[in-house]
Amino acid sequence: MRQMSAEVHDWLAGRSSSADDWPVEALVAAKGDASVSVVLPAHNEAATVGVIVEMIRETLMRRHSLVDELVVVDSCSTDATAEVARAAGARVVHQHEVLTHLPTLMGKGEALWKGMSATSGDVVAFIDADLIGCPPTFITGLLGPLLMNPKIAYVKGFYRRALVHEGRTEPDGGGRVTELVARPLLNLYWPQLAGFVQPLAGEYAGRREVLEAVPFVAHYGIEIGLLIDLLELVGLDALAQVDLGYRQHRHQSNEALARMSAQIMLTAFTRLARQGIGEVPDSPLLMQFRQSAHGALRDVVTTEIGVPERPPLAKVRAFQ
Ligand SMILES: O=c1ccn([C@@H]2O[C@H](COP(=O)(O)OP(=O)(O)O[C@H]3O[C@H](CO)[C@@H](O)[C@H](O)[C@H]3O)[C@@H](O)[C@H]2O)c(=O)[nH]1
Ligand SMILES: O=C(O)[C@H](O)COP(=O)(O)O
Repeated sequence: MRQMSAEVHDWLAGRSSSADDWPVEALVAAKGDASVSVVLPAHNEAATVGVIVEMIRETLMRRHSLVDELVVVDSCSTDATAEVARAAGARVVHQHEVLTHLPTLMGKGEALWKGMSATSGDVVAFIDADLIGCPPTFITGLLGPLLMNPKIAYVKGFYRRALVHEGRTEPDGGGRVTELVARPLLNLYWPQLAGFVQPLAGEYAGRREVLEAVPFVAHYGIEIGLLIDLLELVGLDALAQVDLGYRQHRHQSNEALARMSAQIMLTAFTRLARQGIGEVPDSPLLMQFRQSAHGALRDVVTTEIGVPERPPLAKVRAFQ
């Protein structure tokens, strides 16, 4: 049987760690003059964002002085996300109120890019705001390799992830897009990245100078786009992953996940096209079917799948 490549084997051994390997006291001591920003992208996350903000404020800012800046990017929410986040102690910026001279874009990647632009820490950590339970180790784990090893530029979280459906929990059933789309794509075309346990994890951190040097895909292609572009920019040895334990979040419907999958595929195809492999379809449509209220006929839902992207933030700053 063919085994994994020696490069991936060595990377897994040398660049995977556990959050417990990075005690907060050691990180505070290693941090020195560096500053750390945490950015939470949030679209309608009033139910979960407050608890995450309170934990970061209380444990990582007040008690340990590890995090210097905490920003929630309100990504066009229609619920009380902004109010809840502010009441819990975060600075809240609205996605469309940052870099207002640029045309607006929607999506998660856009929220991250705007959040990065609205902060100044030398190290930036991104944490999804829909997490159900976020212990401090989610953040200390991500910061550990960056603060303790100057060779590391970008750290991705991984975890066990459950699928909770109709009251039933499948302990390792989560990450459907990861397993059915992202992992096969990465293994086929970027086998160097095959060692990432959760390539789509929304919890990751990086050095600002590196994050500002790559483009940000506006929508859900952001995670796969960052991995591929950072591999090219800094090489595998500067990437790491940390076991954060267990993660639970709000699940999306299969219909929504299919749109996410199409964005991820298109982001990957854009990268392949840049390497001269294949072509990217122009404004493709995703046609989906919904059971109609009138029996056998199904309602058709069409969505345009676009993956607009922001240029490296450093270029925008230089232009300004
Ligand atoms: O337009 C948007 C959409 C989402 N979000 C926020 O982004 C985070 C993750 O979004 P979510 O819809 O919960 O994504 P998941 O279904 O959890 O998707 C997984 O896979 C995505 C694609 O790689 C990643 O972006 C996610 O972080 C990862 O958890 C949450 O805080 C959202 O509120 C925004 O800020 N703006
Ligand atoms: O990361 C993923 O694969 C998608 O967000 C879907 O996750 P879920 O299957 O846990 O909802």
